[in-house]
Amino acid sequence: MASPKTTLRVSTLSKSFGANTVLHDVDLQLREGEWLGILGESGSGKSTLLRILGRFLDADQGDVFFKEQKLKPVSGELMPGHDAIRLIHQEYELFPNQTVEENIAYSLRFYDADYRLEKVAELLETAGLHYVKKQKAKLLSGGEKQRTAIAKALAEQPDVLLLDEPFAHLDNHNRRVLGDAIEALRKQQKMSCIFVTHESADALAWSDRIAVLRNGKIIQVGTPQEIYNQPVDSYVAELTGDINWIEVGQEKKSCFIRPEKIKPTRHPEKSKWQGKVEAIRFHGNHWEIRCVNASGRISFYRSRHDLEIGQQVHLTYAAKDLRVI
Ligand SMILES: Nc1ncnc2c1ncn2[C@@H]1O[C@H](COP(=O)(O)OP(=O)(O)OP(=O)(O)O)[C@@H](O)[C@H]1O
Repeated sequence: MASPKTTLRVSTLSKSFGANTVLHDVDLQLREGEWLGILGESGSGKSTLLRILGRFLDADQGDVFFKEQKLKPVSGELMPGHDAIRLIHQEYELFPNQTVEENIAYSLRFYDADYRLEKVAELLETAGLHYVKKQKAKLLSGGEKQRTAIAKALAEQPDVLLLDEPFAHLDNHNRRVLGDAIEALRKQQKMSCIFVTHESADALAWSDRIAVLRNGKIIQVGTPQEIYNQPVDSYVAELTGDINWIEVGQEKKSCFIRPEKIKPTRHPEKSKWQGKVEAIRFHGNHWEIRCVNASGRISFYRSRHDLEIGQQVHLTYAAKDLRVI
């Protein structure tokens, strides 16, 4: 099978601000049609990387290739950016006094009126913005602004969309609406996207692949399942979800296991860990049960509340779900 084509590629990219080295030797490839999530904590260099990819900032070392063409440096140019690559900042860049439909139509100003009207209507529909199409951008909610900015960018039909924290500051409902809109727009228009986020749930849900950035270094790239189930180290394991540390075997090897892989059992002979229920927390779609014994603590999830604080429990898990790092 032919390997997928690369849209955007960076090799050995480094960037410092004074003595602060923000990106170290970053290698990354964005495949055609792919959604790549860059997951990292605040200050890990995500926005800096996105600005370099969008041609708003020059790297100190390394190159950016768009469809295997090396991008020219930005410095000294009047117009930063790139025609085929659209970066959407956290601040959205909308015209505040223009309506939603005027903002989107602006990106289509060089097309004839019929096409423009048709395309604006299509984007309003897909991005779920019909009900606010006559609203001035400055009066929109955060989620509506974000969707308008994405629809506006997509009207230009870029090859690559770069999104800086698209889900930041959105409540659960708006996250879902934005996610659905992105998914619908993605189906409609074949393009590649890099989005940065510090929320592992967003990276896991919306990426084809995830690159984990820590202190300016890419420490793992993989599918969401690989990143979640086979993290390269405890940092990635803890960044992407809850974990329990367990010592196993004679040599007390330190392993981790996700809480959803642990179950209580009524059969003591199957028990791999036993202890007392210390806390029960309700999380809406599951209960988190935290247990304690002399050697430590273990948390696991339960769909129903059938255990009591202080109750002795036997816990079991499959050996294949233990991970040694
Ligand atoms: N123009 C600049 N001049 C000096 N330092 C900068 C500049 N831009 C970014 N930095 C520094 O680079 C580091 C990485 O910043 P960056 O914005 O890329 O991180 P981030 O991962 O996007 O963080 P966040 O999630 O908080 O937005 C930070 O220490 C920041 O202070």
